[in-house]
Amino acid sequence: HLTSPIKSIPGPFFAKFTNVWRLLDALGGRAELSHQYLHAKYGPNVRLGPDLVSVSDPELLRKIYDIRGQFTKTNFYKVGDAKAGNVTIANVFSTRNNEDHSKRRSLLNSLYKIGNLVQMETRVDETINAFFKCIDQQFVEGPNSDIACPLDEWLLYFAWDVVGQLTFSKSMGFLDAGKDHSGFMDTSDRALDYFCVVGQLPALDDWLAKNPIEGIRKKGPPNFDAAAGYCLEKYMARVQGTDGKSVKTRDMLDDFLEVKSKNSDMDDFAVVSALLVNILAGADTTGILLRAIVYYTLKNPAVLKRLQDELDAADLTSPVSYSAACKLPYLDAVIREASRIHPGVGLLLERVVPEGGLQLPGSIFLPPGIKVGMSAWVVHQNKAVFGQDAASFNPQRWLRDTTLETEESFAARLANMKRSDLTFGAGKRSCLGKEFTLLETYKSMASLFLKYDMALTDPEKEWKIQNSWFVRQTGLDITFLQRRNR
Ligand code: HEM
Repeated sequence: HLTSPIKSIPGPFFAKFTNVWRLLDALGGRAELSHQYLHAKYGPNVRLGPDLVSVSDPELLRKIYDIRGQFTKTNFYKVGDAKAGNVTIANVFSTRNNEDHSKRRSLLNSLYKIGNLVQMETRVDETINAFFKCIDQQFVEGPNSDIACPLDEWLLYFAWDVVGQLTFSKSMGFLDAGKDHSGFMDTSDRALDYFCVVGQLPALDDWLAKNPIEGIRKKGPPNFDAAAGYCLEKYMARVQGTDGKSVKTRDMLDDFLEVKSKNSDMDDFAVVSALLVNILAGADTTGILLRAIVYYTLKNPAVLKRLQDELDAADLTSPVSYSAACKLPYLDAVIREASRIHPGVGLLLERVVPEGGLQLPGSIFLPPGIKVGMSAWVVHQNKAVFGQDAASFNPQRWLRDTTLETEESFAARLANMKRSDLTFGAGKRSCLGKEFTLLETYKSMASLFLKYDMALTDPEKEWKIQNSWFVRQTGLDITFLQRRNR
């Protein structure tokens, strides 16, 4: 510590000497709160490990997460690699190599653009209808209609089923079953618990998940073998024509196969890996955003009223189309605000400082090789950017205050907030699936609030949060009522 080039940066005492401090912090399950607390105490630069600095100045965001990817991902991400036999296999999310990343991402990029995804919109409609049917039968009309709906679970079933529909033209069957029928959700949670904690000391992963001795590996941490097997099965069935899908409708597996037919870099393995990324990165994250929207809206009756007034005035039918939903300014503000106050990813997005180093405010210099990162949970609390009430849920901040703001001053304030939004990461490694999530979020939330009156069963009760990289919530108990005339 005494000779470290970052010894002047403040932080918890033990963090200066060992990464065990942050491993224990992650293990506690609320690291996002520790990060907020430490930045409030020490200022914009906090040392979280012998060679790791957390920074919070939004001005640094475009520099660290630039479009060329000069700050490469740290070894934290190698825990996200898979191991098959003795080979370690990276994916588009976990790869640390800039060229390898460009190659992988360029094969996939255009498939995740909204223009491609809206062509599959009817699949999302089908899933919304299936979701509402379950809600109606179990929580609105049936003999159990007076029991509370654990909506945290149902929103997750919905999000997983949408991923199945868009990826394979087939729901994953969670809504039908009304439970985690395959254990996928539980495995995904356990694997993320592991990723989040062991990622703080990635060398541990070499002894656990990546141990050369297969016996140890097998007994080791939860892995995605079952989900990978599922994707492989779907892939084989499609290629062999036994999955019963009509050729007329298109899905992302068709897209991946088309890329494969034109590009030798997209081999069988890359197709299965792309399918797996959809399942693992696309369902939990969206479920978390949907929960945050419902929870914060119901906690704030004035927001709920204004949202439903907007929906009622818009002459919509359920399921609401994407093109209609994304034209609703208040819905847009609610979605942005929910993702600002509860970002789905709750740790630093760690990067390695490249050659040339990084100059921080306060004449601090980070030399090449030091790890640096920002957390959305910290950046989104910046009062200079988001306002003095940054700690509260207030969708209005995303709209113009016509009594106080000119068009120009609002445009500047809005652009500044958007520039400082780290919900989906930023730059070259920003989220591949952002538009995938937005398609399903705008549609489902517009449809849900249009169709139902909902209330938190116990309005005083807080939900429970577990930060395992994804910041998942439980305890969203809802009482449902059908809205009149809907
Ligand atoms: C609310 C929903 C979502 C949130 C909040 C979210 C958040 C993020 C964030 C913060 C990153 C950057 C991670 C980093 O820099 O370490 C990221 C990357 C990524 N996300 Fe998402 N994500 C969401 C939905 C999705 C969906 C639906 C998919 C796919 C179907 C997806 C696939 C990916 C992939 C592949 C990457 C890695 C991109 C790269 O390194 O080039 N995400 N996401």
